[in-house]
Amino acid sequence: MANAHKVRIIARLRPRIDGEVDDGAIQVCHPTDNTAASSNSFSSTSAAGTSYISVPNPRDPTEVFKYPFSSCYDQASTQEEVFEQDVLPLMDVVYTGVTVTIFAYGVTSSGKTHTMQGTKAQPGVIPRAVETLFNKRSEYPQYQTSFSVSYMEIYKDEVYDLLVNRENASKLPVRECDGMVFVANLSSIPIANELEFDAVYTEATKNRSVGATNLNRASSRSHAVLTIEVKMLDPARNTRLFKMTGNDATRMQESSAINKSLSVLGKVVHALNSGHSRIPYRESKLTRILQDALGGSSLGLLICNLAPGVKFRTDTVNTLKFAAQTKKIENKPVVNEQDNRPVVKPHFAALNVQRPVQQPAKALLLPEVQPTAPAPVVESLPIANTKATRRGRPSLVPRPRVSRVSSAFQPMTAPLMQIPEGIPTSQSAMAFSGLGLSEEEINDRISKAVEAEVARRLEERERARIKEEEERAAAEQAAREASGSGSGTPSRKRSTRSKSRSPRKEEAQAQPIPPGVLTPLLKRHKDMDNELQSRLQELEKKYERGDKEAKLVAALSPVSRKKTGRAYVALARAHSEKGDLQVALDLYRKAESYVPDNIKLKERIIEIEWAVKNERPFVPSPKRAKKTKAERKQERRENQEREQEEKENPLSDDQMDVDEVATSLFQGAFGAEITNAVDDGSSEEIATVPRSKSASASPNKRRRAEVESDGSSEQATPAKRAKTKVVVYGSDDEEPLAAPTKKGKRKLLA
Ligand SMILES: Nc1ncnc2c1ncn2[C@@H]1O[C@H](COP(=O)(O)OP(=O)(O)OP(=O)(O)O)[C@@H](O)[C@H]1O
Repeated sequence: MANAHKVRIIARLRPRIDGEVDDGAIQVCHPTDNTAASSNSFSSTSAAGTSYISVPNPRDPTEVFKYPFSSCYDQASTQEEVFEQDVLPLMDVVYTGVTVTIFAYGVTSSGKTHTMQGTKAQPGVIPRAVETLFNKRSEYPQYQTSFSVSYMEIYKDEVYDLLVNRENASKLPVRECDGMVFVANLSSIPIANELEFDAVYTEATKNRSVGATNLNRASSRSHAVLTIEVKMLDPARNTRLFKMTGNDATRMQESSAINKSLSVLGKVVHALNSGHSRIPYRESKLTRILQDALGGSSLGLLICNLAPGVKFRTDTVNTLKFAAQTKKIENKPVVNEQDNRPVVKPHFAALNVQRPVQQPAKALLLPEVQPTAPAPVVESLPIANTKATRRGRPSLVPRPRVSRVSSAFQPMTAPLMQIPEGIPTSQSAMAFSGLGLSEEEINDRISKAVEAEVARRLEERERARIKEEEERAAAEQAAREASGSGSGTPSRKRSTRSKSRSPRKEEAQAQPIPPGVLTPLLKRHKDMDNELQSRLQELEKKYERGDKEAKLVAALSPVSRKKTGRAYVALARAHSEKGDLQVALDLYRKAESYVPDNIKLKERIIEIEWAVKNERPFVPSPKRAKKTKAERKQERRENQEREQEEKENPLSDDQMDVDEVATSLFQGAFGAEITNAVDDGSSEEIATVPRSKSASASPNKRRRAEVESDGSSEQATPAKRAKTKVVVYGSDDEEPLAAPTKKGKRKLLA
């Protein structure tokens, strides 16, 4: 197969069809006849000489052109003769792994379809070739042979897949990889026998004709390329042969000039024959696709179909000229063998090369059969399902035998990681090469990080637990202390008893205890236990409430906390004034959770706690006398100034005094002003008394302002007034205000 082969050119003259005048202008001549022409003789190259086609010169009828060919088939030739004589030998070539390309070339209605496809009664080259290929399979039992088919149409220099519905067919790109040309995304359907092929081919042919009608195409201006791929896997040698046989049913309408593809085909042939360095394959899709068949590594057979009659004389001469040129093309066929033996394939990342941005066409990414894997099995699929099995594949040109992309190179989504030097090149390590670490190092780091995080969380949890325990212990201690010696004593007593039990124990063991002696002790012990139990439960509830409260507090903004605290203070004061000290105490405590930094509030709580504990009445802060109209006016003015100052110098929580609490009490937190919340019949009112200027001003300024504002007041000295601003929680140094005037509003003093 290493020998150079020329494209074998044969010619076939079709018989006259109905309506045609057979004037004998074009004749097939065999030298053995010693006649100029014989329209009824069989074709062939005789021993006496080469058969030729005789065509009278259109310009000079007296002159005759003779075109010799390897085989000349006259009008009486049969399909079988053509196949047996010129196609069948190529089938054996296919089984040696060489690509074979068979062209049919000619003007419209010259008999290309008849020769290649034929009819049911007279099957042409294609069905006969397929049948032969399937039959020959048994002659090569050492191979596991599979077949697949693809079919494309080139129309107006665009490629369409004939194996997909014409409606969905899109233009297919022609691509090149390592010098090999292929049609990307072209479907390929596996076929198991001739019947399956017939079904696929018939359907595809319909597609073509239907498509041509729908798209208003002229079938004579299109080219059809059918490819039958034969894969032969040699399990023993683990090699695979790629063999293809193709049919290029080119159609020429009136002249090659009309059809760009054929025109370029002629140029390609001319360039090849002239030995030009540049062959214009790329000027048309047809020549690109057939690049390998034209001067490539395949074997070629060109069938020139000729129509009889003087009417076709010019076209026939053009066809024959083209054929005569093509004859000179030399192909160097090669066996498309692929070595499937195991190859140590490094991981892609280990190659340390940049992955190409554009992936090779799908067809070139067919995974190779691995040595351990079973050979590919071509299943016999019903035609109805064939569309599901379609996949992209190269065109009839052989697939490249070099630089094949293995399955390891199948599309990857992750970008290539460059491998730093010095890093182990194991496959697993390479996956982490982007970090510059080996897999073990990465795993180690991850483990350490996880461990550290777990340890951190455990530690955090333990701290929280200890804190909780401490708080609980402190609370219990506080509860014991709050409940007086009664509660604290038992444990101490118990402890004492426990300590002093040992000597007694010995005594008890020595002397039996008289009956009834322990009864009161046990009863007392039980009472104490019950009391302790109930207190503990109470404490738990309290802390549960406290916990909820704490969560609520945490959820509020500082402003909201302050407002809520003020609201609780106001309510607490109301209850305090009613004498409901326990409720007031609870409310003050609630207020404290919202404004924990307010010292005055803490003092107030302690005072009330003491009062409750000692069942003593709680004396609320003295009430301020109501102000006169002028005083109120003055106060309003001061209030405005204060607000202005407050805006400029906002108070901290520590600065909040009772006035603030009272002011925000109902307006801020509850959105309403509560008046006479505790209407005890006195002239006092719970009202939104504006905070005095002193409340927000700096100490000196505050005092000065109070002196000024209260200077006319008959109720208190400036100093006293100042104190009233800050002693609202009943601090010990508070001095009572003078009796309220009739319409005076009272400040919210607890
Ligand atoms: N060798 C032959 N024997 C008998 N009839 C033939 C032969 N060759 C062609 N014909 C008939 O001639 C007619 C035209 O042939 P065919 O359709 O194959 O031409 P074609 O080159 O494929 O035309 P087109 O390019 O327009 O598709 C058909 O009716 C076909 O049956």
